[in-house]
Amino acid sequence: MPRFLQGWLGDVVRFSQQRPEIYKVRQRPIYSLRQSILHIKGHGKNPIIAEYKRKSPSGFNMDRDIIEYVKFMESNGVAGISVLTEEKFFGGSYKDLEAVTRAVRIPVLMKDFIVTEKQVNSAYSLGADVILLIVRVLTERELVSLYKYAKSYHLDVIVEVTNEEEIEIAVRNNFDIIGVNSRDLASLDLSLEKTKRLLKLIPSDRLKIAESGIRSRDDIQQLKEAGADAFLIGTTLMQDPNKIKELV
Ligand SMILES: O=P(O)(O)OC[C@@H](O)[C@@H](O)c1c[nH]c2ccccc12
Repeated sequence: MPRFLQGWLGDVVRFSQQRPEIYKVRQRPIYSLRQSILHIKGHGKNPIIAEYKRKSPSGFNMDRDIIEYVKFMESNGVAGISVLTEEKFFGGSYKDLEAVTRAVRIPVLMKDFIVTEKQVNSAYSLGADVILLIVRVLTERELVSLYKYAKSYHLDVIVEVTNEEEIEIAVRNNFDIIGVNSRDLASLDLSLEKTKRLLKLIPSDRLKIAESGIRSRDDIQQLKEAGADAFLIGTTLMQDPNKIKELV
């Protein structure tokens, strides 16, 4: 049973537990997010994961052609695409994910509140290459179990943290890709300063992804200096996709 959660987080987890499973024979090879990030970094560019989302509990609301957006991002050399598939609070869908995995040949992250193996099965079936496991909503036992289950499909897993205690859990379980979310999912508070501090607590042998609130090249530069290897950006790029040209 996931952690006891109140408010919208509790709702989204209960909703996710009921999510119907998609079972299809996967048609798509698996693209490695780790390799994509290291390749782009090796060429002196910023590895950016461009996110497609229609809305969020923090008040974001926007619609734009999903395939046009992801193809534009792919053509501008992003390391990967993140697709919100959570329906209730983010306006996402599995249909969006499948359309994107059919359209691009770079790593695709299924961005959702994964709390069941059914959701991992759906991610794999729909062609996703990466899933997100959020420490804030899972017990440590569930986290380890779902991580191993996803790795059995050879998927990459981003384990998301927002404080020191959660970093401790991620580090001691040897999770290899750690995302630091500048937005606290419970309070919705946003702080890049907190993220810069947290990034320094993560060992350099882990791949580190800074998530949320990134608006400029300067934000990227400061997060990079704090140890981030890659940058997950949604709002800034959904509002103005051309910004990718100055950020990548
Ligand atoms: O729109 P922003 O501030 O660039 O944030 C993108 C992404 O980091 C954010 O949507 C996110 C990070 N972790 C999540 C977990 C669930 C849902 C959403 C998220």
